Amino acid sequence: MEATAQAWARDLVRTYGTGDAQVRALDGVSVEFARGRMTAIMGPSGSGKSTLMHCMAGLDRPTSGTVVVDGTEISSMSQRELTRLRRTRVGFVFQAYNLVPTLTAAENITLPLDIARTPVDRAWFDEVVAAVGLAGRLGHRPAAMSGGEQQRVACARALVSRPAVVFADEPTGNLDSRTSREVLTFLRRSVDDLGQTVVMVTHDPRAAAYAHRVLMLADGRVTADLDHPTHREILTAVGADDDGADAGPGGARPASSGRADPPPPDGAGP
Ligand SMILES: Nc1ncnc2c1ncn2[C@@H]1O[C@H](COP(=O)(O)OP(=O)(O)OP(=O)(O)O)[C@@H](O)[C@H]1O
Repeated sequence: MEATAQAWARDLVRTYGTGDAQVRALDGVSVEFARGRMTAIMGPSGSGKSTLMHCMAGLDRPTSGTVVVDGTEISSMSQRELTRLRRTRVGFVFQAYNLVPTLTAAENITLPLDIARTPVDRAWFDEVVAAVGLAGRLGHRPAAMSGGEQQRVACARALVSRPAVVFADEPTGNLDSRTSREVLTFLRRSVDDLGQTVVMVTHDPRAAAYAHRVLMLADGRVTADLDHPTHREILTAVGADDDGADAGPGGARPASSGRADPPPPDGAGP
């Protein structure tokens, strides 16, 4: 599998602190992310989700273990090489959008390429902008856009360099359920239509149900690996399927309840 994975890690350990205060944020994680798939990473607070994503994306260094992105081992890269990797081979979407307020949407989207002095592929830029539905908003600054629009700008920024992997950290954490669906639908379309590889950390089972696969972490270890899970199966895996508790925006709803709520793409949806 590793040979065909877009990114993979083996025996990943990340500790913080020393002695009695030491925390083992990752405790021997081996995982691979297949090309052209969307994977959600879930787990309780403190289970190591962000640490795993940061190690995979070159934002953090593992204490030991191997990380390979797009065929290149990044666990032994210098800071300079990691910076280059983050600018050119990896796309990021953060909960807080992280747009530059003084730049327009178009300028925000091309910023990573501009910093890396990489020419913008205009045809691809247009395709990405059309896919996120931002064609009419390119001259707007972040303050003049809704949260959902800002996050779509952030998605376009992540995709415009054709990265090997897009890492999204709670991308819908600040959004209401309608705009969450817009952003998740776009992230999933970037996989289905544009062939992107997406890894997303989320607490929301409804968001996770947009993924092809859901990894569960607990105490720095992978505890479950679900292939094409339904919303219901995800709820069961996170222990929230009894009465709708902890189901994120909209609450938990049994698949058979018949209540009107657009299902995620792996259900009957788009
Ligand atoms: N820079 C750090 N220094 C010390 N401990 C850290 C640091 N970053 C993370 N940790 C610890 O490592 C463990 C895993 O943290 P991590 O942020 O990866 O969890 P998470 O699953 O992403 O949590 P959350 O859902 O709350 O964001 C936690 O116990 C956390 O306190």
